[in-house]
Amino acid sequence: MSAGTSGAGEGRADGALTVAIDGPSGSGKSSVSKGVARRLGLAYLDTGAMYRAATWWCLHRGEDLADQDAVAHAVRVMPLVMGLDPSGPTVHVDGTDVGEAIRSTEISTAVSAVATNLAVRAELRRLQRAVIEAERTPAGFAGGRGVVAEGRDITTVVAPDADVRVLLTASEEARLARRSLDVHGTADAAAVEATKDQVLRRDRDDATVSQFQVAADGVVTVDSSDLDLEQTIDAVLSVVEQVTGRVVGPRQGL
Ligand SMILES: Nc1ncnc2c1ncn2[C@@H]1O[C@H](COP(=O)(O)OP(=O)(O)OP(=O)(O)O)[C@@H](O)[C@H]1O
Ligand SMILES: Nc1ccn([C@H]2C[C@H](O)[C@@H](COP(=O)(O)O)O2)c(=O)n1
Repeated sequence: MSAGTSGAGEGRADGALTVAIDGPSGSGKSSVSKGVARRLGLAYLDTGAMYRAATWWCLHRGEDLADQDAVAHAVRVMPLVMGLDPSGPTVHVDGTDVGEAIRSTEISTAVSAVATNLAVRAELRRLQRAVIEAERTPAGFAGGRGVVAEGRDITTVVAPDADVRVLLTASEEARLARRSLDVHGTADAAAVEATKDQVLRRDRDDATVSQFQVAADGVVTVDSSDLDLEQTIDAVLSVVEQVTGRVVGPRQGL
């Protein structure tokens, strides 16, 4: 499998910092990670989007997702390019922009079947580590910016040596309401019920291969249940300040 990266963040961090953020579905990982990356001038890696892209690619090729070997082979030859700009992250597979397609209900429903394939996980982990390592190396060809990487196993398996490791949580009620608003435009009882498969069933399946519900040793938990998005970004930035001793500048019109 091959993978490239493209895109640039806004500015450069003072040194190449790696921030790892994990959490369950709807906890706000993507929104918070993009905000943190923008504030710190870091690249942004959405590892969930890589599993979604792999699912899109397998379905596009007509693979049976239950055929573990066929799926693993397809993922190894997937020409994936991840754009790392936190203000406009992109995902291309074989030249096709799949950024919107991978957010469809079809992909959200199917993705756990691919994400629980251990050979797929090994391949995507390899790619994720390569991106993180490239961004961590200031003298590298692209000039590493540092990176915020988010997913389910970044703090524990992909980058347990990250400078800052955060488990982002939120109550089940808050997560269902957020996802329901995203997908259905409302968080009324029927919409929340229709969202349960995408949030609760998916977390149950994903938790069979990753640990993202309890913080591992050295991982700081941020509970966003009673915070809005900006407050949650500020809470994670406070963790960055505490752990690294860096001073994060004030928000500028974000
Ligand atoms: N306090 C908060 N922190 C983060 N996101 C919030 C918060 N309050 C509301 N949201 C909203 O919740 C929604 C879900 O967030 P997001 O997609 O970032 O979650 P996620 O953890 O990446 O989910 P998934 O793993 O299912 O892709 C977004 O629309 C986001 O703006
Ligand atoms: N590091 C990761 C990232 C994601 N996954 C799985 C779990 C999800 O079902 C799927 C899509 O992620 P999302 O876009 O919802 O964050 O990918 C994983 O297993 N490990």
